[in-house]
Amino acid sequence: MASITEYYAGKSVLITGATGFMGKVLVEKLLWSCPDVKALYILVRPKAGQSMEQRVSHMMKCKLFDRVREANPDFHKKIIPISSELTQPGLSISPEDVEKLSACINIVFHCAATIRFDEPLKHALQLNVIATQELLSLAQRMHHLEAFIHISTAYANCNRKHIDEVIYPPPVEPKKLIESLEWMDDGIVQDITPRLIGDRPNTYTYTKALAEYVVQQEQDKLNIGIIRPSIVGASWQEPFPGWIDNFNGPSGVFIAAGKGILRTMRANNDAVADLIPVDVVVNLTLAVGWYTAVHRPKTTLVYNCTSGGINPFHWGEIEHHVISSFKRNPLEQAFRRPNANITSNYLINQYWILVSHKFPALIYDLFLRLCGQKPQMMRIFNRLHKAIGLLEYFSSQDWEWNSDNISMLMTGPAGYKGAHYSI
Ligand SMILES: CCCCCCCC/C=C\CCCCCCCC(=O)SCCNC(=O)CCNC(=O)[C@H](O)C(C)(C)COP(=O)(O)OP(=O)(O)OC[C@H]1O[C@@H](n2cnc3c(N)ncnc32)[C@H](O)[C@@H]1OP(=O)(O)O
Ligand SMILES: NC(=O)C1=CN([C@@H]2O[C@H](COP(=O)(O)OP(=O)(O)OC[C@H]3O[C@@H](n4cnc5c(N)ncnc54)[C@H](OP(=O)(O)O)[C@@H]3O)[C@@H](O)[C@H]2O)C=CC1
Repeated sequence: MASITEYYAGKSVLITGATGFMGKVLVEKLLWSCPDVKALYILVRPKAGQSMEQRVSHMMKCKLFDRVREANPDFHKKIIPISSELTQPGLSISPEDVEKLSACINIVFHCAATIRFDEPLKHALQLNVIATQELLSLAQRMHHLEAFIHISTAYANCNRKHIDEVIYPPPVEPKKLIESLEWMDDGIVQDITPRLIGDRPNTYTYTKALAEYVVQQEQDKLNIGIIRPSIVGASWQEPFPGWIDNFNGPSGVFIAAGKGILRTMRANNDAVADLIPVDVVVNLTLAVGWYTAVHRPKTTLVYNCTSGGINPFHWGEIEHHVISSFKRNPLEQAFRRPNANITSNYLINQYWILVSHKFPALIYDLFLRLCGQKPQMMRIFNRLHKAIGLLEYFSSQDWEWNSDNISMLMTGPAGYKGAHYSI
C-alpha cells in the first residue's frame, strides 16, 4: 500500500481557502512532505485592492514557506491560482478553468468558509452551504477525482454534549432554508435568525452543520471524508513551533491579556480547553485524503479532530500559562502589566469589567483628550467585550467527542504510523 507521501506523488490537488490560516499550512506541508505532488490548484479571489496574482505572490513570500523555498526555490511553479469568488454562481470560475480542473484534479480539500461568529445568516449560508454545494457539483465533473475532503468544525453539533463521528440530522432541510431566505430582505432574516439557529450559539456553527449534511448527500457519487477540528491554534512543530497569523478564537484573547488590556473573562476553570495545533490538523487532513482515496470507505467517515479526550487541558491551566509566559516575554507597548483572571461567576466578572476594564479606559481616554489626542481605549474595550461575549459559550462548558475514526487511522490495519504526519 502506498504511503501518504507516495500517494500524493503525481497528483493534482484542488484547495479552497488556501489563503486562510489552515489552508496556508496545508499548502506548505504538501509542498514540503510530498515534493513529487504534481500541482496545487488554489481557488483565490482578489481582495483589499490586491489582484489574485499579487495575493498569491505575497503569500509565498511569507516566513511560513521558508523551508520549502530553501529546498526548492521554484516551488511556486507547483501552485496554480484559479480565480474564484465562492459566493457567486458557479463559484465564478471561468469555463476554461472548469474544464481544466475537471480534467486533472485527483483530490479536493475544501477549507474555505466564513468563520465569523457574527456573520449575517444569509452570507454564512451563501459561503458555508451554497458554495459547498457548488463545489460538490464541480467535483462531480472531475473525471479523475479520488477523494473530496471537507473541513467542518467539532462545534457544528455543539448543541449536543456527546458528539459521535456521525452526521446528525440537520436542524432544517438546507434546500428549504435556502429557498425561503431567497425572497426575504436582510432585516427579516436578522429578526428570525435566533429562532432558526435555536440552541446553537451562532450562524457559524449552524451553517457548518448544514454543510456537513449537504456534503453527506453526495456520498453515493463521491468518495468523501469530513474532518472536524476543535479550536485550531498555533503550530506545534511545523514548519516551526508557534506559527499563527490571526486573532481568531483564543489567540486574540491571549494577545489582549498579554497587552495587559484583558483583566477578566468569564470561563469555567475546570472545563476542557479543546485546542489543537494547526499542523496536527493539517497532518490529519493529508492522512484522511490518502485513506479516503486509497481505502474508499463505503460511507462518509467523519473524524473528530479534538484533543480533550486524549490530552485534556483546562481553561484554568491556560490562564496560568498565558500570564506567566507574557510575564517572562513581555509584549511591546503593553497597556498594563499582564494579569488576567477567569471566573465562572457573572457578577464577579461584571464587577472586574467595571473596575479593571472600563474605569482605566475612561481615565486613559481622559488623559488622551487632555493631550489633544483622539480617545481610543473605550472603543478597544467595547470591541474586546463583544468578541469575548461571542467566545464565552465555548469557554464555559465541556463537550465529549468520540474519536474512534482517528484511532482507527493511527493504529488500525491501515495505520499510517505517524512518520512525517504525526497527529
Ligand atoms: C488569560 C487568558 C484566558 C484564556 C481564556 C481564553 C478563552 C477563549 C475562549 C474561547 C475560544 C473558543 C473559540 C471557539 C472556536 C470554535 C472553533 C471554530 O470552529 S472556527 C474559528 C472560530 N471563529 C472565530 O474564532 C472567529 C471569531 N471572531 C469573530 O467572529 C470576529 O472576529 C469578532 C465578532 C469577534 C470580532 O469582529 P470585529 O469586526 O470586531 O473585528 P475583526 O474584523 O475580527 O478584526 C478586528 C481588527 O483586527 C484586525 N486584524 C485581524 N486579524 C489581524 C492580523 N492577523 N493582523 C493584524 N490585524 C488583524 C482586523 O483587520 C480588524 O482591523 P480593522 O478594524 O479592519 O482595522
Ligand atoms: N480556525 C479554527 O479555529 C477552526 C477552523 N475550522 C474550519 O477550518 C476551515 C479553515 O479555517 P481557517 O483557515 O481558520 O479560516 P480563515 O478565515 O483563516 O480562512 C478562510 C478561507 O476561506 C476563504 N474565503 C472566504 N470567503 C471566500 C469567498 N467568498 N471566496 C473565496 N474564498 C473565500 C478565505 O479567502 P480570503 O483570504 O480571500 O478571505 C480564506 O482563504 C474552515 O472551514 C473552518 O470552518 C474548524 C475548526 C476550527
